[in-house]
Amino acid sequence: MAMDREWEQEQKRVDAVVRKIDRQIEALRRQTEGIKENILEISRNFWDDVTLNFSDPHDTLETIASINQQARVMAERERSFRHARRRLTTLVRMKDSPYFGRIDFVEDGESKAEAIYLGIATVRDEGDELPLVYDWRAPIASLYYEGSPGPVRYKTPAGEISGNLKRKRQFIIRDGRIRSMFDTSVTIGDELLQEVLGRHSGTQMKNIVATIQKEQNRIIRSEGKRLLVVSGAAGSGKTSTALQRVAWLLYRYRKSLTAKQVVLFSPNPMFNSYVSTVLPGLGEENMQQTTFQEMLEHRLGKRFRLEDPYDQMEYVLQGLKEPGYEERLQGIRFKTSTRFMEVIDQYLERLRREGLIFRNITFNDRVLISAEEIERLFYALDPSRSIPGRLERLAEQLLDRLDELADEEKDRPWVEDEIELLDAETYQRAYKELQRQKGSSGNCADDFKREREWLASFVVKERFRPLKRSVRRYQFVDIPALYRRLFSDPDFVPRMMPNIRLPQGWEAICAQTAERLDRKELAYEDATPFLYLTEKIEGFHTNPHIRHVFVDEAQDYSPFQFAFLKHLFPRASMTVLGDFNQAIFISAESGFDFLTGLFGSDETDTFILTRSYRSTRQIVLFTRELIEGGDRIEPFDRDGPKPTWTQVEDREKLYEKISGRIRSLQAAGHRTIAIICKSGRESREAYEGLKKHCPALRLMDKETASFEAGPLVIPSYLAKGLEFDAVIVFDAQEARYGRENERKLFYTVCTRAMHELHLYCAGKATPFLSDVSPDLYVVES
Ligand SMILES: Nc1ncnc2c1ncn2[C@@H]1O[C@H](COP(=O)(O)OP(=O)(O)OP(=O)(O)O)[C@@H](O)[C@H]1O
Repeated sequence: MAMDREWEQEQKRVDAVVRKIDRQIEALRRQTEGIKENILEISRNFWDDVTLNFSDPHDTLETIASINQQARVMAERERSFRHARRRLTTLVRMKDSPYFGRIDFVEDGESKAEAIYLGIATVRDEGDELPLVYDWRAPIASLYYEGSPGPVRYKTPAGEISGNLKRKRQFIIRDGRIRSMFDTSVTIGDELLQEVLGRHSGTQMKNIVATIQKEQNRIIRSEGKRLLVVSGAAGSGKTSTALQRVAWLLYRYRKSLTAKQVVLFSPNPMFNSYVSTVLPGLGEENMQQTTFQEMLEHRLGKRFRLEDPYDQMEYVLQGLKEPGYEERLQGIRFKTSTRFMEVIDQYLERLRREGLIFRNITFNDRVLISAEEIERLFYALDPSRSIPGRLERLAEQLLDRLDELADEEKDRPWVEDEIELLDAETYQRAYKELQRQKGSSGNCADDFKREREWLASFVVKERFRPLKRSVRRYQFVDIPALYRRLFSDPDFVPRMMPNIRLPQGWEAICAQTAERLDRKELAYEDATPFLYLTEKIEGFHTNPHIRHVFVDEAQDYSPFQFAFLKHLFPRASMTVLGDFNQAIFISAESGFDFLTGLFGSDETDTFILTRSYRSTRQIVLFTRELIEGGDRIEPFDRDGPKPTWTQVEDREKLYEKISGRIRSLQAAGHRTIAIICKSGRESREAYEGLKKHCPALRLMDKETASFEAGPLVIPSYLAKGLEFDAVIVFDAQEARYGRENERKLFYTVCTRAMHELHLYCAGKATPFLSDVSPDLYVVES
């Protein structure tokens, strides 16, 4: 009875808040309309409001200043428009569900408890001191996520506040009606989590603000250290936590941090699109999103055919029988380690004194400045200066030298030939220029000679332009040859570093690498070291603008890549999230310990998440037996059917069985159904075989930018970080998932399932299945 009355009162409050939100929406709509009109008006009258006057330098400067001023006004208006529109979207969302939690808190020294309601953003009523709804990121909201009724304290930027927590209440409000309401004591109620996790998955990730768990909250609000390392089980909410943390940082540092200063490195473009709606859904602008590969491509340009990580992965998965396979794997391990970074650093140290390789600067098949001459000039410069510093100076000298050479070039016969070929417009320009000079000097002697001179310098200047551009870009330094030298002679590295521990098969690794470089190909494992060498020689193109870097699926990054990211973003803090049980790329490391070396232990905080939220208890119990130490993973208590295992005799039967399963999964209401294959090649085969039974099927490959609901075939490495209502493992046979390094891949694949997991096999079963107790899955025929 008492609860009924409370429910009624709470509903009344919801109604009142919704009415106020409604009024604010109306006001904001009018305001955005006004701003929009204003922007249109400014753009219509843009050129009327500036006076264009370029008659003398002073007027030109004034004109530019006035254009800039107008552009600034416009940019400012557009900013407020975007801001108002974001707020409007948030309010519309809050009208439907204004808040999800309430805490009653008596601050020490006060006598009355304050009821604090929490939602995705703050809502204030004019004149009232306390907000009607507090933003979930406000310091006091920590009590909701972490506190238990009784004495509590929470941190604010101004210091700690203590008091007594009287109550913690959760709501599910939809369409402005309270659907459920319950008081919780310690954790954020399992009821709500059950409800949220039991839903069918979508094609976009959802925010978790209403149900953030205590251990996740600590990560989200962690402050003070340069590096935060989160290692967590599959489905423990690492990505979710990372995204809520971005939102929290943007709130906490709203005066100094913008979304453009935060970058998230994701495993692939599809994952980028999967997570891209979380922040806008919380009323924040999205952070920058990229992949490591995108960054490499941007920086390395078109110098090489760059292998991408998926092709490397395909090779690792499929190339077993190819000659040199083991050596390539050894090479990958070595080149991705910081040991190899030390080799390059040592090499750079040597290059400061000797050995930089230069290219001739040639013109019309003639050497204008020889590589030897350039080398002599370089090493004649002050040796205490850095390589990039000396190169900058050298480039200036070379440009001056080219100017001199251009002057000498004017009398060569080719210049005469090219003058003959010039178009009428150029002759006209030469004529005008001479007229102008005549006007100022009054001297008209020997017009013909002067015109010829003007045209000759014009021709030479034009032809020297690309040459000068290449000098400005330091193309006279032969970086590919410098990198190649590390592998040209297998004794080169050990001679330089006698104590170095080289991988087995070093000679073969050297031969493979040199050969590949000669084909103008850069293997994925060579790309970061090559870029590092380039940047160290040419000067590091750092990005000091970025203040926070997030790296998700961090187990797939090498120590070398992390060290590179640190160089690239010198002013950024980092949040790194990963799970070594899902490490699907070849790496020298088996844990995140090496990361401590990045900023030192004083600047590093480590968190571990062991509770898995994505999958049903039955799926977690099954998957955790596939890996060592899996018993530390705690399933969230949500029930579903046990995973199934179906053995079939051949491929045809496999297609038939799987398509039958797809149909029954669809009939059960599952929206996202993934048939996960090991490689891209296998995915294409599976797609071809299944398509005739299941026309709605879609094939995902590395070019696919996003996915839609429905059944889809996807290779294991693209399914990283994603989740599906149901997962069908295409062919779990020993030939695919048999070697130890395939165990983690198999685990990753199986842990993508939220509600149902079905494994099929058309051959000898994967040995990993024998690690799982038979009572944890059902064998079907
Ligand atoms: N506190 C929470 N409340 C509600 N849902 C949650 C919570 N934490 C995690 N989840 C859900 O669990 C699922 C897994 O989360 P997420 O993808 O962030 O995990 P992950 O650790 O990054 O997984 P993986 O490493 O396997 O890719 C998602 O559906 C997410 O919404």
